[in-house]
Order: sequence, then structure tokens, then C-alpha cells
Amino acid sequence: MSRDVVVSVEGLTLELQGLQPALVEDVSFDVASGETVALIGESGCGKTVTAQAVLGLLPPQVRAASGRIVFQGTPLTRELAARLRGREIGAVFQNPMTSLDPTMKVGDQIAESRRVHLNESRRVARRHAVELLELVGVTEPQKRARQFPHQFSGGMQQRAMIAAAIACEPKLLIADEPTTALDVTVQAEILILLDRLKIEVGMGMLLVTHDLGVVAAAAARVAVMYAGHVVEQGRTEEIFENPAHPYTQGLLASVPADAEPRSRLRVIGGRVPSAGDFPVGCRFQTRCPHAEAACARGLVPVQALETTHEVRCILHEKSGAVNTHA
Ligand SMILES: Nc1ncnc2c1ncn2[C@@H]1O[C@H](COP(=O)(O)OP(=O)(O)OP(=O)(O)O)[C@@H](O)[C@H]1O
Repeated sequence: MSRDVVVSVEGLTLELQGLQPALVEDVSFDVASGETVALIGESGCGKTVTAQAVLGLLPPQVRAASGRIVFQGTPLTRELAARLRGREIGAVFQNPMTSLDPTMKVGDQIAESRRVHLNESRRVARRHAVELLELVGVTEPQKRARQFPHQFSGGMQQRAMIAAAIACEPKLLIADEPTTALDVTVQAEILILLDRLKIEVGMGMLLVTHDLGVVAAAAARVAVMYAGHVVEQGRTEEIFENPAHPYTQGLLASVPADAEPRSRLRVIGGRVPSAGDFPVGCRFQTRCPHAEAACARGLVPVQALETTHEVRCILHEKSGAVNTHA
């Protein structure tokens, strides 16, 4: 079945104040309709800044130096992203209170999005807001719509933020650590909810997480980031069953086989270098058990292992895998 690509990130390089090495370098992946793609990696690997680029919300010090982001066939500029945000592109973050206005009733916040983007009347937008609260599993939605965010529990605030994010039925939902702040049971409920909405609303989802359990539960495809590079990407089964990059292998090995499904990533020896200290060539070389001189010779090309599975590692260059990217 061919994939209906909603957004493709093509060779994206992001620089912090024009400095080298780039914060994010030559990052490519795409997200199709009805599909969840997880961006995964330890803290500081560039997941959030990549998601911010897709939203057109890069911090002022960070700029796209090369590459492009194509949304439904059109290259995304900052201006276009600003027009699409809240309508064609929704976003959900870790802390709902960064998105919800504490001074405004929850229902009004959700309705506002439909009034602004879809020109609905106040009355119609309010009715839709109640329906959306019901859709995301908020009980007594009529009553809840008239309450303020602080009257909601953390899990309910998260549901309200999701309702606001999907209010205009976006084609793409960006969810950055959407369940990290929640307890395990609520996490699972939110993941199930997002999965259901993805199908019902017909959207693609870019899920930023450092939680392998979340990936296994929610994503069809995974892009593994390390220090601003996508070091490996593929279907979730390929990544879990046949990890090809030593970094991915390390991440997976760090989770005991009998671990609870929300195991965290942080057990590989050493830590992610900070942005100014990325080494030339493979950025994982300082922690890699297989590192050799060739790893420091420059950007390692991407090798295709399968049509859906690729890796950026010289071990696979040697094994003769086909180079897909120049
Ligand atoms: N506005 C900024 N100014 C300076 N450095 C930044 C800025 N935004 C991001 N960075 C740097 O970019 C790198 C990637 O950060 P990013 O937040 O994207 O990582 P992440 O993988 O999402 O981590 P986390 O899981 O902790 O959110 C880090 O080294 C971070 O310090």
C-alpha cells in the first residue's frame, strides 16, 4: 500500500547562531497520513528542535541552514507554518499549561480555534468544543467546558490540550513527550486516545519521545536521533528486532527484557556531547564500542538495509549495503 505522505523533512540542517558543528545535520524522514512516526533518542539529541522546525517555531538563535520541509507537497516557510499551525498542523506538548490559558474556560479555548480558523459562530464552535471534549474522553463535557484548566487533573488537562490541538482536524499532529508528565495508567490512556484520534481524524503523527515503551506501543516507524543526526530509521519491528546502529543497539540493550514497558533511555556509558562539542564524522564515535579512525572522516553516508530501513554507520558501508543518499 502506498503511503500518503503528509510531511517530509529533507536533509534538514539547523545551526545555532550560525556555528559549526550544526545542531541538527542532514535529517530526513517523513510522516504519512494515519501513521505515527517516533523521533527517539536521549535528551539533547535534537528531537524537540527538529519538531519545532516542522511547526515553524524555531528559537530565534536557531536557523535552517539547508534542506527543506515539505508539507502536503508545498515547501514550508516560517510564514506558511504560522498559517497552518492550529489548523493543518496541531501540537501537543509535555506540559498542558504551556498551551492552555489559565484565565480562559476550557471550552472557550477549544472553540476559539474553530472560530479563528474555520470561521464558526460562537454558538456552533461551543457545541463543537463540547463534542471534542467528549471525543477525548472528558466526562460531563458540558460542565467541563465551562471550567478553567486548574479545575482539571493533569491527565484531563492533557486531554483538553489534545482536544484543542485536533479541533480543526489537522493533517499532522506533533506530540512532544505528550505523556511524560503523567502517571503510567494515564500515559497508556492518552496513547490509546492519540492512536484512535489519528485514525478518526485521519492525521499523521510525529511523536517525540525518549521512552521506548511509548514507541513500541504507539509508532509504526521510528527515527533514532543521536547528537543531531538521524542514525537509523525504519519500521518499528525492524528497529526493535534488527537494530543496525551501535547507538540503537545500546539503547535497546539498556532495557532489560522483563522491564516495564515505559523503560527510560539513559544507560549507555558516557553522555551525549553538548552541541558545540559534536565530533567530526559519526557523532556517536566517542561512545561507540566499534569506533575506528574512519568514523572521524566526515559525515557518514546513509546506507539502505531494506527499502524501509536505513542506517548511518560505516560498519554497514563495509558490509556493502547500498548508499541511498549522496
Ligand atoms: N534555543 C536554544 N539555544 C541554545 N541551544 C539550544 C536551543 N534549543 C536547543 N538547543 C540545543 O540543541 C540541542 C538539542 O536540543 P533538543 O531540545 O532539541 O533535544 P531533545 O532531543 O529534544 O532533548 P529533550 O528530550 O531533553 O527535550 C541541545 O544540545 C540543546 O542544548
